[in-house]
Amino acid sequence: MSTLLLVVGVVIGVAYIYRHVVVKGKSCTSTAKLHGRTVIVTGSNTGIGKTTAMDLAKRGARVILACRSKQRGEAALEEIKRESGSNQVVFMQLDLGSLKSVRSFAETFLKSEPRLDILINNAGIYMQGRTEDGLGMMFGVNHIGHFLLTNLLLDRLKECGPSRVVTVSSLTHNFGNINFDCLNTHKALGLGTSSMETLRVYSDSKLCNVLFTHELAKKLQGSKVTCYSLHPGAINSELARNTSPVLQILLKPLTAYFFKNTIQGCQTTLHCTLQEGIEHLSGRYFSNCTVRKVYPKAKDDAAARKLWELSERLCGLA
Ligand SMILES: NC(=O)c1ccc[n+]([C@@H]2O[C@H](COP(=O)([O-])OP(=O)(O)OC[C@H]3O[C@@H](n4cnc5c(N)ncnc54)[C@H](O)[C@@H]3O)[C@@H](O)[C@H]2O)c1
Repeated sequence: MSTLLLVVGVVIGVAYIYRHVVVKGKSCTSTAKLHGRTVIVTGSNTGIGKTTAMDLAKRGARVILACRSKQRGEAALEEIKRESGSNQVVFMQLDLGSLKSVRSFAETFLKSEPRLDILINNAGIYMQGRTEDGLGMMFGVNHIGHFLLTNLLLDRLKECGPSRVVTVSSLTHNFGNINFDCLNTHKALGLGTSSMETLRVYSDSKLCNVLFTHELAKKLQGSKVTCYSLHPGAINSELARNTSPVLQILLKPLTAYFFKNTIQGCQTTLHCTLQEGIEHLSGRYFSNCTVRKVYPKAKDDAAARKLWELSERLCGLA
């Protein structure tokens, strides 16, 4: 009995320390104010995108909420305006799964907003299916949509430098691979695809985020624009909303206790967005507000260049 109590005590102690030390992680320490600066945050109606937008609005930035759903985007707009006390928050519709929508968003933005200081490519999806352009959903939304968006806005970012592009990737990029032979079709997963295959394709798309940032940094050399990719941590968000409902119910108590909340989860994004003195780290990958080493496949120059060229062709930019 006493051994059992000891084991239970140790387990509770370890869980407590894990939650309050490891899960909490580091916080962004920048006190930067952003009055007169304009920021776009994609996917900012929920999750860490919304808390990122909230933080930046409180710092005085003009924040563009680039969201797919008008209804949810406008609800987030009202909440952020109310809580931040800022009237410099704007909703603009953007569906990253549609190249037409990305072009239309960029056109509206460039016509109506004179500045762009920070672009945060935050939106992400963990779901099977195809985009309206016939690409695999995760590849299309997580990588291609952001690739086109960034390229369409790059001149404005350059005009407003020093400016930044921050792309939210994931630790899972370590499990990813880029298969150039069937990037286009193979990644469009249908119903009934195994959980492992879905995770693998999500990881591929997150490796694309890291390689995109690697190549972008090279293209931006000599400009005043820098770029960073990052892992935000494991977050108790809505990302897994399209996975099995049973699994979601079973995992809910664990994710609620052991995963970061969205305020903790947006700290590395804020660090990459705001921290002064990291400009020399352009193109690098961050986690827990710290620059990290990546495996060779995530900084492979040839693969990054090839992915860039393929992405240009898929977006009609080439
Ligand atoms: N949740 C985690 O544990 C975790 C871990 C590592 C990385 N990430 C990454 O963090 C980012 C934010 O995810 P989150 O955890 O806040 O999840 P979330 O699902 O709460 O937020 C994702 C946002 O992306 C938006 N989005 C999805 N498809 C879109 C589309 N086609 N067009 C425009 N917006 C679209 C959603 O509407 C939502 O606002 C994602 O890139 C995700 O891959 C999350």
